[in-house]
Amino acid sequence: MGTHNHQTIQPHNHTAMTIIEIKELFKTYNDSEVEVHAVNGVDLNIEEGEFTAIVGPSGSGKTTLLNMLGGLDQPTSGNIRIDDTDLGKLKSSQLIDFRMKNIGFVFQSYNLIPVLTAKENVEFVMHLQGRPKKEREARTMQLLEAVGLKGREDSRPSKLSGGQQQRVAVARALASKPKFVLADEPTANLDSKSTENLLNIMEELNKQEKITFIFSTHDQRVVNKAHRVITLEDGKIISDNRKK
Ligand SMILES: Nc1ncnc2c1ncn2[C@@H]1O[C@H](COP(=O)(O)OP(=O)(O)OP(=O)(O)O)[C@@H](O)[C@H]1O
Repeated sequence: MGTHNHQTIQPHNHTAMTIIEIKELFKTYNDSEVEVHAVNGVDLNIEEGEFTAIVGPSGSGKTTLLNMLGGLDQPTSGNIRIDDTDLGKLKSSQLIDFRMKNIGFVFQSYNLIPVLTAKENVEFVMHLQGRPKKEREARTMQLLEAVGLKGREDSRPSKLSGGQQQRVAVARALASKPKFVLADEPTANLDSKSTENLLNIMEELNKQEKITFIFSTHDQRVVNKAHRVITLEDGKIISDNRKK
């Protein structure tokens, strides 16, 4: 005690900006005779550029939390603020628009549109947003290259491996330069080589483009890569550790 450490101001994250603020969040299901408190009083801030894994046993509320964060599901009570926007205050049409502009999604089952090529899948949201063709194409090619799929732009999902499809999904999630990406069990269907590959790509995008990633996962390899690990149990945060 009393060494030079004593009064040192922690440099950690001193320039980081909070982009997500979750306050007293609850989600209760009443479908059956028993009430299920899927998310049971969560307070959480996510800072720009974080690479966070949310872990916990099956049924601990990971997907429910992610879905509320992505505006795919309504909280029973509580508050989610993304930058200056209170999600709960948006009308449904505004929410759709907000989601498209600000949040990228990666799902366990890739969810690509089967009749569209890799390139068309990545371009799709930009198309809906009415972005100019030149801009769409440039961004798409840049992203497909970043995820190691240069040369496969015109392949349909059925011609790609699971790992390649998930890389298209990551490129798609980033297409409209979202504030953050939510990835629900992104490696659940991938072998270890594809998992490693995907994680390296996401880590690189996190570093280079400062993309904030939030994963829900059971996968130890994802946990090992994450810079922050949040553990849920029975809908509550029981630990929250930053590694780097
Ligand atoms: N639509 C629903 N209706 C009723 N209960 C639900 C519904 N969705 C989730 N639950 C319940 O909420 C709790 C949390 O589920 P959730 O899917 O969020 O957990 P999870 O941690 O993502 O689980 P897993 O790791 O298995 O995906 C569980 O008890 C689940 O049964």
